[in-house]
Amino acid sequence: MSSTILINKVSKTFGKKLVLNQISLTVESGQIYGLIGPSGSGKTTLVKIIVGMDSPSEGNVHVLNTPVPKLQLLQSIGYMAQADALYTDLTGEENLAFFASLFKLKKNVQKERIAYAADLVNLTADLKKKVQNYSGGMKRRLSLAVALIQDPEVLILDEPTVGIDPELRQSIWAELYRLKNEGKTILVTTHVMDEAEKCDCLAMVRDGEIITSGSPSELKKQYGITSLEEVFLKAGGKQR
Ligand SMILES: Nc1ncnc2c1ncn2[C@@H]1O[C@H](COP(=O)(O)OP(=O)(O)OP(=O)(O)O)[C@@H](O)[C@H]1O
Repeated sequence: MSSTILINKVSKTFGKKLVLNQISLTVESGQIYGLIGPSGSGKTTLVKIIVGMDSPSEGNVHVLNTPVPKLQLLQSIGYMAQADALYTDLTGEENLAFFASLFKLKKNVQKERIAYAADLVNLTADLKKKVQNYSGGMKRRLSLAVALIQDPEVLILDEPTVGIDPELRQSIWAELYRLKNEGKTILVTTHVMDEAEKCDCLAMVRDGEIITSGSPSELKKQYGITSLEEVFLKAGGKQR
């Protein structure tokens, strides 16, 4: 198996509700893979299963050839959840130091990583402030910095740029490309079509099913249209 993320016939039910229905997809090493779909389509549920925070009702997931969940994978996966998981009584720097301390990093490497991650999300000047005084966008940025802190091979980002202004959004995407070129694998969820355009490969999700997948240009070619939004509507059978 050479794929970084392998999802094999994953289904998930909550009570009687089928939230994911037989999802299979493969993310190759070095890809930026986008999961795009409307609110409630099941993206977050799938992401939580990939990182091992939730278990599938059926099917299985492998990350880096290792069946999920596995403790040793934590070092290799950087996860940015949709809800910020931060210590609001601590400063931004203390949060980063705390998460860095969970990983096997030497003290000097920890310091370098904290400086790098804070700079990437443009929070260097705010590191000494308590997180409770951060804006929503600043908390998102800090969450992204936390996901990057241990220099993971795989990044799983659940709507990473929500609430982030366009300029910083661009610089974050530039950094995602740089990380990809270093060989990292990135899975990102979004419901913003212009972000979907930036992915190497996309899976369009609706009602817990992948309605179509491929590169943005393949999808547009396949459906004979020029916008991904139209592809999504056409593939989902909801043309306007
Ligand atoms: N723990 C849970 N218990 C019951 N239902 C849940 C649970 N978690 C998610 N769901 C339901 O599963 C469905 C998919 O939710 P999910 O959060 O995966 O969607 P999403 O595509 O990530 O949406 P969004 O873009 O708004 O985050 C929704 O109908 C949601 O209400």
